[in-house]
Amino acid sequence: MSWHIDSWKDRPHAQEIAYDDADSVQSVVSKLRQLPPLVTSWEVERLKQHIAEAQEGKRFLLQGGDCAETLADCQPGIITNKLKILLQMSLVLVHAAKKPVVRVGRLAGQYAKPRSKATEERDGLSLPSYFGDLVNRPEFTAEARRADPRAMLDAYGHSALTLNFVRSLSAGGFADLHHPEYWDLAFLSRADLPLALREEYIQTSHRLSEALRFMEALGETTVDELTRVEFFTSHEGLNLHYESAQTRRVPRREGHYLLTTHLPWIGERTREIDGAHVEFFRGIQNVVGVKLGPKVDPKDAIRLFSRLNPENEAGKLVAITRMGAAHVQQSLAPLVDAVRNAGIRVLWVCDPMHGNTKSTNSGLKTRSFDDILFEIEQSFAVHHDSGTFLGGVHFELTGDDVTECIGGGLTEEDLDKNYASVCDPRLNYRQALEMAFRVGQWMGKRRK
Ligand SMILES: O=C[C@H](O)[C@H](O)COP(=O)(O)O
Ligand SMILES: C=C(OP(=O)(O)O)C(=O)O
Ligand SMILES: [Mn+2]
Repeated sequence: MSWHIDSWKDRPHAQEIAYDDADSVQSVVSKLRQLPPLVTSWEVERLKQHIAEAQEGKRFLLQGGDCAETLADCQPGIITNKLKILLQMSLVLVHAAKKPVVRVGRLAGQYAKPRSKATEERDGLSLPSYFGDLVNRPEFTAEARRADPRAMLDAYGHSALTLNFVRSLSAGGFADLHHPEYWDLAFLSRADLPLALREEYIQTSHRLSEALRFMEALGETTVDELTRVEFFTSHEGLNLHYESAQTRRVPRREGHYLLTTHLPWIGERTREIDGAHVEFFRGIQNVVGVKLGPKVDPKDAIRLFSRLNPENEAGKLVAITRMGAAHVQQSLAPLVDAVRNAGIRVLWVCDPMHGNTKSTNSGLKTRSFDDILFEIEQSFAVHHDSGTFLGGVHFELTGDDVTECIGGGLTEEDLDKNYASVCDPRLNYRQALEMAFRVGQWMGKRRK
């Protein structure tokens, strides 16, 4: 069946947004079609090339950022901190993996959220759930929860502002972040860290410092290279009105490019083979991510990958598994085996967050640092046993000092101190940096 920019509209649409004003949606979409793209096709192709190399084991992917970005958090300090933690984690992973790391933020557009329930009840009142700032607002009022088409323009604008700042920082303003002596390594003084582990971290950060200083000492051109950092963006392509409005042909290239982001992904809740999202994403040239949870039938995954990438093009697909610490062994192995046997090219990435969400007695969503780490370690092991390899990790994190996940220095009692997420719990700066060190340590051990 032939694909066109609106062919998704004829398909069953999971998580469909209940807009009550079709004319207003149409006028926003028309406006978005005229506005400049947020990213370019050559950046999209460059990322595809990087992902193709990652599929050959030559690069490792680090993807991370908020569960739900908000317009209110479009602030220089918050954005810088997010970039800083991603960059620092990537350096730890470069050191551990001994290969370049592709850095992809969940940012500059991660504004749409699928939800478990379409409505939320409070004190007998039922309102639509909050679906992210691209759709409605988190306050619990009928007005705030109405799906507002104009939110797409606000989100587009804030994505552009974020991206503009990210591009400037990446182009040179980040030089001193390369120096681990400026990192906040306060987690190293935690009493519950075994001494040997602490020493290993300190040594790693010294080695990193030395390596970076050595590269700088090599001369001006390398300094220049070193201060320029390559970042790509990603978000869940949930709102197809928005995504299709920024999808277009570009001169001298084949096909359509989605230009709101470099790497859109299809969520666990919207990956029905005959559904609207798969229909839309099969028609674009970008690298596409697909989330896969513990209930996935390997045969369905193969059908899905073939639909999205019928030519088995290199660099096209990123399979982001999010099984949960309790299920990873049993659910990941058959999936990986089936995809490998079918000869399908994907980059395997572990999202150790979404299968590990729990609620506290007081109703806060949280995740345990140990579960997150365990799922990554198990994923490395499953891939190793299957003769494939884990090519990346995907985190919900922030560069700020929030208290949303337990472990890595925080207990359940700490969660109230600064629980700031509007959706899922994120690793904070220290937890994220420690996670990178732990993952790096695991990589080092496996290599030996
Ligand atoms: O980020 C993922 C989903 O949007 C999120 O986990 C859904 O959360 P909910 O179960 O509170 O709706
Ligand atoms: C919605 C998300 O994940 P999943 O689709 O895996 O549940 C997410 O990444 O925030
Ligand atoms: Mn999430």
